[in-house]
Amino acid sequence: MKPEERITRRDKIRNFSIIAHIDHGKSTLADRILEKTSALSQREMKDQMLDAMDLERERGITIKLNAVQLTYKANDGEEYIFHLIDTPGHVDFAYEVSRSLAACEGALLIVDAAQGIEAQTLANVYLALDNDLEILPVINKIDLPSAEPDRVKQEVEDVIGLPMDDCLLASAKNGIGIEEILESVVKNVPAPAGDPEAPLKAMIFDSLFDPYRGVIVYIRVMEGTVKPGEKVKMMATEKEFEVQEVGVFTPKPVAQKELTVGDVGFMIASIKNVADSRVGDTVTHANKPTSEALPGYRKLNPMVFCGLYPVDTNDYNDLREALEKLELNDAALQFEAETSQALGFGFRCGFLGLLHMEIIQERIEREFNIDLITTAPSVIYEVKKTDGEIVRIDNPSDMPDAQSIEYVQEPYVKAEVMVPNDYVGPVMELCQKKRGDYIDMKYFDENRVNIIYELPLSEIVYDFFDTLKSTTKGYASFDYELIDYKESRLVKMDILLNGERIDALSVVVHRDTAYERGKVIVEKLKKLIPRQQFEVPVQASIGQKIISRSTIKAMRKNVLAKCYGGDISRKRKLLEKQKEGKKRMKNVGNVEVPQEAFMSVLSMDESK
Ligand SMILES: Nc1nc2c(ncn2[C@@H]2O[C@H](COP(=O)(O)OP(=O)(O)OP(=O)(O)O)[C@@H](O)[C@H]2O)c(=O)[nH]1
Repeated sequence: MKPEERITRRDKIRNFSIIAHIDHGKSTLADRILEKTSALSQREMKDQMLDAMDLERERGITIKLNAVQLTYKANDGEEYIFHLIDTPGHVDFAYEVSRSLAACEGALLIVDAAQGIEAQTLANVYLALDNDLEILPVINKIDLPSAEPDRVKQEVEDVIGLPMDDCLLASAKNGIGIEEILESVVKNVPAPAGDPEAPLKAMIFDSLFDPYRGVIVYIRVMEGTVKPGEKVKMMATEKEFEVQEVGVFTPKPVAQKELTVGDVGFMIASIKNVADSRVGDTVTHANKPTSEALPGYRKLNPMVFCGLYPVDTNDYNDLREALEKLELNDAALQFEAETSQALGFGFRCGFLGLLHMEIIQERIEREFNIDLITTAPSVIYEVKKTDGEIVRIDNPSDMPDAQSIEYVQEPYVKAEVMVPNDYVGPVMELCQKKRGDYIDMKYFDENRVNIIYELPLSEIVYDFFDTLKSTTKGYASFDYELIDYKESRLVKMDILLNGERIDALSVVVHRDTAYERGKVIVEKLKKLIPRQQFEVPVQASIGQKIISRSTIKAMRKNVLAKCYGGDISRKRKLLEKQKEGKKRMKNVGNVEVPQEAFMSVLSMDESK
């Protein structure tokens, strides 16, 4: 392309995302936009929906980002190039969301006409504002009988401060207001700036490993132009690669001669590992590099750790292979071999958050067919020892003895909970119970409140959101961001079965609640661990001191005794049933411990 052509093209580009609270209609609107702008039939579209992975569709959330190029003939008679960039809708992936927003000039902010602003609406607005995006508010679901567009309009104006005079009203489901949205994108989202002849600056906002082509890097070109055959350099990792192909998704991948300023598309360059194409990094030319990388790059650090062990020890190598395969596609996943006295050989794995952890576990079990025992998730603790050494601990059983600790610090988050007024009491009680520090409370209108707390991450990684949902009958929405490390009076609590310390059951607890926690955990384990042939004492200890104990009584009868020795098929059935029940059991010392026991140490809810 000639330089002038690149500029003409640039001025016709509109790059935007759709941001919304979960279930406010993001995917439905994206589908409607695809219908109005692409040549794809609905059927083709179903096959190539923005959310590609099965798991993603099942869980109804977007995990991998994607970008599609669409052409739209506007009412002014001109043809525009749209790049619609999809963002993952979960707090675990907030950094990826922020980088995909950085690839845009504008965002459609979808707000449900019946529900109004929710926690993720606000979180997403902050991310969009951080990236200086033009925000176009859209009130969706106006077809609902319970829709209150005027009230929601007022709310958006009051709470977010966006002028709502030209606010768009839509029903993504019924296809109402879609053209108005597209016209507004043309009119209000600025065309990209930047010089197509300047040294190359392209931002990586996602990447995907393809077994045939290597890593497919999703980029947004901010300055300059990139073509196949050129040598490029990743500025953070300083790795160099030769570009083999560039192209756009329509959503099918279509090769192009070049990607130039304002373009959003893919680059293939014989990259073997997604870790070499980090989200947020800048791609430049190796021989004519830009002097300054794009702002905002961060190396992703896992926040939550747990041990993954194969139920069947013979699966250890398969588990390693599964993790290696998943790592190819997931720069945020970390793992290293770990040995537990109780569970044998396994891996300590690091994740961005609990959802990320659950997704990986589920994929290992489903796609690789390996039954796992998972230990309770833990955060990273920073421990200053009395000898001056500072250690970072991601496995509670590695926590040094209380005498050798000067202080322990743990990660804290700022959490925002949005609820109807009636639930303020229960929510504050819950936050208090989770060692939260009250920060602020803001009333949106006479019926909705935003409650802000600082909470230890360790208290919310496990069942906080579930408990919040059940205490508020599903009315609460919740979002959080990591703020800092703070000192806490934490100690390690060990669990002993049959007098033997079980390293995989150790937990870090607050000193003030240690006794209470010990009691709950011991009682829960007593319920969860099936009776054995012999009596099993269950104890909780801090250091050498036993703080709680209970006993699992010995089994009275053999299961088969019930069968009166007669019916052999019944006997077999019973044995098989027993075998199935055993699948998630692990022999720890000589006690059989079920999977639930390993997770139970985190919850304070006695019924779980
Ligand atoms: N009545 C009505 N329902 C809608 C409308 N738009 C979306 N929905 C429904 O709302 C639900 C959630 O819509 P999605 O498009 O999946 O929402 P989302 O924001 O993409 O949700 P996540 O992908 O889970 O973040 C679905 O059952 C849709 O059919 C609308 O305009 N009117």
